[in-house]
Parts: sequence; structure tokens; C-alpha cells
Amino acid sequence: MARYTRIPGSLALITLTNPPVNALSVAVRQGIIDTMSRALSDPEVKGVVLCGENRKFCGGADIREFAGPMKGPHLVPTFDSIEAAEKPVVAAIEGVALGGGLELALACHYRIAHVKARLGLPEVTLGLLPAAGGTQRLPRLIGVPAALDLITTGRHVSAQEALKLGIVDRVTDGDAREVAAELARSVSGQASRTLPPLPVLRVAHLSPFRLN
Ligand SMILES: CCCCCCC/C=C/C(=O)SCCNC(=O)CCNC(=O)[C@H](O)C(C)(C)COP(=O)(O)OP(=O)(O)OC[C@H]1O[C@@H](n2cnc3c(N)ncnc32)[C@H](O)[C@@H]1OP(=O)(O)O
Repeated sequence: MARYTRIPGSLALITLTNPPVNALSVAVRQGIIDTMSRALSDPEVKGVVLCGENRKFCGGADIREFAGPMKGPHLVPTFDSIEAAEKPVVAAIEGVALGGGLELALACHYRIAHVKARLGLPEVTLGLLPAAGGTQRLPRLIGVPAALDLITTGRHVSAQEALKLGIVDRVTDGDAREVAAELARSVSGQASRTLPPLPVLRVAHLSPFRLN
């Protein structure tokens, strides 16, 4: 599930609620769609903060659902609709943002991380790819070499390394939700931030092709 709360400054706070790590179960994916739609259709809401319950942003796809057939909304359109939102969406990353959890944060327009947060794309360790936009959004944000390192090793990075790499916009030792709310208020009314275009790979004797 995802809980919807109105917070000061004309903002909506969306909290993923699926203990223990707020993994992206069917109910959480549907909850994101429902709460985002509520925030976007309310003219009083000028921006959105997205966080996870119990100070854990999101541990990724819900591995408890891997045994059965895929049900409910897919991650890709769910995340695409966040990226396409005309109101700023800021991820408040506490605890972990792993796999689909980091891909969710990458679909947001801004990311604030708590100093103790860990981020990564560990899909490769499960024999999967970050197939919910991570292979596109991460290279656009931090460049191909750094993105390939994270995608192919599955290693977790600290909040400080994530800041250095350009994955997050700010690191705080305070309440990441409050810092995210401050940022959302300061950019509300501005055009949503978009990622730079995909890098074009040029190989001798071949026409350039787009990485997608
Ligand atoms: C079919 C096509 C799908 C395409 C989509 C592809 C895109 C997305 C893919 C993914 O997201 S794959 C999943 C990626 N995430 C992970 O691999 C995270 C795995 N978990 C961990 O690394 C650790 O558990 C942790 C989150 C760092 C927490 O570590 P900690 O040492 O603090 O606690 P643990 O004892 O390991 O775990 C606590 C508790 O949480 C449960 N859990 C952890 N991750 C998940 C998860 N992703 N889904 C569901 N449950 C999860 C874990 O099983 C423990 O549960 P209990 O044993 O306490 O019941």
C-alpha cells in the first residue's frame, strides 16, 4: 500500500507501506498509482514527497512475489508516470533504495538521502537486470561508465558516494522527509526537471546509435 498525507506547504507525502522493507508488491505499485493520481489531480497540491515507512525507502521488487505470475500494474509505466508528472516529485531516501527501489527514486525529479542510506542495483546478483528504467535513467544521470559499474557489480553505495556520483542531490543527517519537503516547496511551480538525453555511443566505422 501507499499512504497519502497532506503536509504543510501545499505538498502531498506519499509513504510506501509494506514491511519489512517496503518492497514493491502489487499493492504498493497500485498504491503509488492511486496516490500519485490523487496528488496530481488536486490543484491545492504543488509538489510531492515520496518516502518509505519506518525510515526504509524501498528494498526493490517484492521477492515474495517472484514465485507466482506477474500481477497488477507493471513497474515501468508506474515509474514513467512519476517522471512525467508536472508537479515536482522528491524522493526522501532513508535506509535502503535498492533495485526497483532505486529505480523508483531515479524516476523522481529530485533525491534527498539520509547520511546512513545505502543505494544500489543488486538485480545482477539475482540473475535479473534493472529492467524498470534503471538501465536508462542511471546512465543519463551519472554517465555510462559509473552506471555500468553499479549495474554489473550490484554493489551498494553510501549516501556520500551517491552524492559524489550525482545519484542524489543532497545528503542530510536530519530528517530526509523534511529536507525533501523543503526542496519540493522551493521548486514548486517550476517546470519539472528532466534527465539529460541518452548518451550517443560512437564506434569507428559504425553509425552512431542511441543507448536505450
Ligand atoms: C519479472 C520481471 C521483473 C522486472 C523488474 C526488475 C526490476 C527490479 C528488480 C528488483 O528490485 S530485484 C530486488 C532487489 N532488491 C534486493 O535484492 C534487496 C535484497 N535485500 C537485501 O539486500 C537486504 O535484505 C536489505 C534490504 C539490505 C536489508 O538487509 P538487513 O540485513 O537489514 O535485513 P535482512 O534480514 O536481510 O532483511 C530483513 C527482512 O526484509 C526482507 N526483504 C529484504 N528485501 C526484500 C525484498 N526485496 N522483498 C521482500 N522482502 C525483502 C527479508 O526477507 C527479511 O525478511 P524476514 O526474514 O525478516 O521476514
